[in-house]
Amino acid sequence: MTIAVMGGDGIGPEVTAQAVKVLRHMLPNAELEWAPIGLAGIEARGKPLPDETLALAKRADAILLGSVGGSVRGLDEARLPRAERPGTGLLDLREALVLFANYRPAVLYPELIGASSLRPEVIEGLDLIILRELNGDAYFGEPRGITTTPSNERVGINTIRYTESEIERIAHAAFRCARGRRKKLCSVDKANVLEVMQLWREVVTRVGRDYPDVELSHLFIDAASMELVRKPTQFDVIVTGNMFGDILSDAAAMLTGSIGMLPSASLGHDHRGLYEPVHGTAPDIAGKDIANPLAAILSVAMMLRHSFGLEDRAAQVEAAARAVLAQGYRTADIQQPGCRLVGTREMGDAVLDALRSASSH
Ligand SMILES: NC(=O)C1=CN([C@@H]2O[C@H](COP(=O)(O)OP(=O)(O)OC[C@H]3O[C@@H](n4cnc5c(N)ncnc54)[C@H](O)[C@@H]3O)[C@@H](O)[C@H]2O)C=CC1
Ligand SMILES: CC(C)CC(=O)C(=O)O
Ligand SMILES: [Mg+2]
Repeated sequence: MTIAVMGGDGIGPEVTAQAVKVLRHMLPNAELEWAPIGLAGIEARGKPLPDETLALAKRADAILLGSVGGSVRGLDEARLPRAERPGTGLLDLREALVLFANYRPAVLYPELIGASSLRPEVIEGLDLIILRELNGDAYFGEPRGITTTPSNERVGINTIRYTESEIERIAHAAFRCARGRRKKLCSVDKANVLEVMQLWREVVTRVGRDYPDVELSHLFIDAASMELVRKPTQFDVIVTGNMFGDILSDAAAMLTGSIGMLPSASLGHDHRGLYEPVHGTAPDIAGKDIANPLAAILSVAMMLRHSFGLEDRAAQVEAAARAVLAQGYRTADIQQPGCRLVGTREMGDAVLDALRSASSH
């Protein structure tokens, strides 16, 4: 099997290197192939998703990705045209491989209960998945761009767009996901204001008739944000659009202690998925060996589970992550009094040691 490794930018390569150690341990016969994406793609090949990188992604059995982003030749990415932005490499990859379902589990490891931004009694037992639609919404909808009105005023446009079939496929994925868990699905939209979200709610409700064993509820995005921090343990699976999912999952990350704890899996119609931490390139801490690699390592667990059907090995990686937390290892983002502060590499080594000692028992 071939696994594409795309470290990307900032802390991406740092955390990916730790995930690769774990991957090699769990799948010693896998062939790993590296390719640049994002700013690294621009610097190596002149564009954020080089042709060779896309070709590798298409023939690989799975992709492990770090994160992409950063200023390009000193220019702020937020001011560059879409085609020149590092992040476009990732958007294009998700689109080209039709990876429409982005699973973002937010699980509170009991050892980190004191690292969460919320009180222990509010987050105890937290175990939810945000299922973010990944191929539509304002991130892809046309028309888009910055143009000039007839009265010579500049206008910025993006279009929130979802077809019925796009909503149907993510809804089916969400119901199936909930069916394998606690059978509760909350669909998050803004149907009280946006027509596209009226369609979203209607289609999700209709698809729900095929899953009578799953309890379906609906929340508007503003209220959902409130509920996520008021009583997060009420949620099992949350399904939502691309932009709301992007935002809600960063908020959910803080419930678990740090965004450095949140892995993700992006899947399409087959098992060939893209696995990446939810966080970005963290320029404020890049190059210092202090980023938390657990989100990247836990993304390897998701790869073992979803692309290769290796549930046991996935659980071993998750248990190893839990073991190092129980042993008191902490990167700076989850540091707590009395714990042992470690860097990125040391945390990766600790997980590897935990895996080795578990397999020798
Ligand atoms: N999937 C991706 O590749 C993503 C890329 N980005 C890009 O990343 C760049 C920075 O974006 P931000 O909004 O600052 O988001 P970010 O997720 O990179 O960082 C937000 C905060 O979380 C911290 N953080 C992130 N990951 C961490 C880790 N593993 N360990 C410890 N602390 C961690 C950072 O230090 C920062 O304080 C931008 O270029 C953005 O476009 C942002 C989000 C996702
Ligand atoms: C390129 C962005 C959409 C990345 C991001 O924020 C994410 O995937 O969470
Ligand atoms: Mg995001």
